Amino acid sequence: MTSEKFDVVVLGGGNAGIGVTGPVRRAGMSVAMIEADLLGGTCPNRGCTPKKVLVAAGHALHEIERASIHHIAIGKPKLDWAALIDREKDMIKDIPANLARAMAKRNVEVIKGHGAFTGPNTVRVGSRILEARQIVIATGSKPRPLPIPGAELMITSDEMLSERELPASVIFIGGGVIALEFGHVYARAGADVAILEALPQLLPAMDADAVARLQAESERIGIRLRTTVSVKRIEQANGRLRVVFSHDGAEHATEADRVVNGAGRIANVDTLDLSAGQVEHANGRVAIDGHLRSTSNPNVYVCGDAVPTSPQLSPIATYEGDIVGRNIVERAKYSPDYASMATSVYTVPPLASVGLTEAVARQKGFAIDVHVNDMLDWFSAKTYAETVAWSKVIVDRSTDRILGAHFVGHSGQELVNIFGLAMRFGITARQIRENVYAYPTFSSDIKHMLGHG
Ligand SMILES: Cc1cc2nc3c(=O)[nH]c(=O)nc-3n(C[C@H](O)[C@H](O)[C@H](O)COP(=O)(O)OP(=O)(O)OC[C@H]3O[C@@H](n4cnc5c(N)ncnc54)[C@H](O)[C@@H]3O)c2cc1C
Ligand SMILES: NC(=O)c1ccc[n+]([C@@H]2O[C@H](COP(=O)([O-])OP(=O)(O)OC[C@H]3O[C@@H](n4cnc5c(N)ncnc54)[C@H](O)[C@@H]3O)[C@@H](O)[C@H]2O)c1
Repeated sequence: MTSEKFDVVVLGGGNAGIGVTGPVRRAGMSVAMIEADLLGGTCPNRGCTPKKVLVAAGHALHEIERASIHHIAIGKPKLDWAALIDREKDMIKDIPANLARAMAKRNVEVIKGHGAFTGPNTVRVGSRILEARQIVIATGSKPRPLPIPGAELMITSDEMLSERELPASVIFIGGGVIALEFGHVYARAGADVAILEALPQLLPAMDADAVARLQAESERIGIRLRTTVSVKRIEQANGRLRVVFSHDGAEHATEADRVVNGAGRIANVDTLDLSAGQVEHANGRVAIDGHLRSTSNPNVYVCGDAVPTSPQLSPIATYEGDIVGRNIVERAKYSPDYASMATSVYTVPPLASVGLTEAVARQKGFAIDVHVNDMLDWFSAKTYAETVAWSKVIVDRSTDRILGAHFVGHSGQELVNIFGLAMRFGITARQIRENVYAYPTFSSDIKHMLGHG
């Protein structure tokens, strides 16, 4: 069989894969992108974008809940879940076709199908063999399989974004981002929600004090939370599902209509025949160097959720894709820097975070000033009748640089980007305080969040 030759073949057409195409096409390289499913991948089709449509409805319910504080009389709201899912699907339906047009304009050949290595420089897709000087693995992630009896009874975020009937009750296994985001929407929509987390803290990578605030708010809206649990099995129980788990040395069981896998996502690389590509890997993790390049095959790069060591976030996938593209053009010159990458957990209200947690800053031995503010009594929080308004900003005492910033409520999902910008470009705490902010805005509270230096 004769092979078709390209400079670059990209496996996967999500944020990461698309991110690769910019630099390599600008350099005039020929590019084929193999996509097994919907162009755009997880974020626009099954992740960030459709999820945010549901979160926006949760936000509206939260506003309605507090309407009486503004002296607005309102009846009990009724959410038409099927119509909300239809709205969500309608909002995203054109994205793959729009991206196909964008890729065509960029002269990227998009090939539909599942790609896998057949050699160190070759990939098979359907009956075609593509030979490339560089191959990029941008195949994303998939839910972590749980090795427990009854695991096949769980649904994933894909189903939660598609089922037109709101379940009366849901149990999330894992207390991470997916459980909290969907849990908040479901609880506000009237479902009974329980979250079972294996570790002592929900959202284990986040600042412990911020998580405690979010935990209190989650419990306030009726979510039942258990940490330090060991889930033993899932079984059918009179048309419902029962989750059996141990906690504090005793066995417990809880039942619901749906059980959701919220136990993390793993790199989606197990069907790529990595060995044929001479790509070193172990336990589903591709071994990479600091330039996102395979340690065993210098013609293979990895980016996005398929990278086993970086946060699985959409802007990071795009950023890594761009770095890989530039490394292909300029020969392994660039390395990612994740220090100032902001992220937000879109609960209602959200938890937003950038940089180090206080615990990690202390572990690393920084001399720090920690500015913690419960802002519920501040004018801005009272104006909007916030239910939680909290911030923690960590400043390096020796340089006056921001090391980390964490928020719950108070438009933290927007403020966090200001702190990310400051971290990236070395803007000091004093300079942030000295800036003049539009008033009254949540941003104008930033200078007070930083103390008065
Ligand atoms: C429910 C949910 C909500 C999320 N919300 C957010 C959020 O609010 N903010 C945020 O920053 N991040 C969010 N994320 C994470 C974000 O979606 C991912 O980090 C991002 O989409 C990863 O991009 P990627 O290109 O690496 O992978 P993907 O977007 O998953 O793309 C990989 C592509 O590769 C294709 N593919 C896989 N194997 C093959 C193969 N062998 N051959 C050909 N094609 C293949 C897949 O079909 C897929 O289209 C969310 C994720 C989920 C699941
Ligand atoms: N807003 C966002 O940026 C956003 C939203 C959704 C998803 N995502 C991305 O998608 C990825 C997957 O989300 P997720 O929430 O599934 O993962 P996660 O990594 O956020 O959380 C998984 C949680 O499950 C726990 N866990 C693992 N195994 C368990 C078990 N057997 N029993 C009980 N608990 C267990 C972990 O300790 C962890 O707290 C995340 O890495 C996240 O980056 C991002």
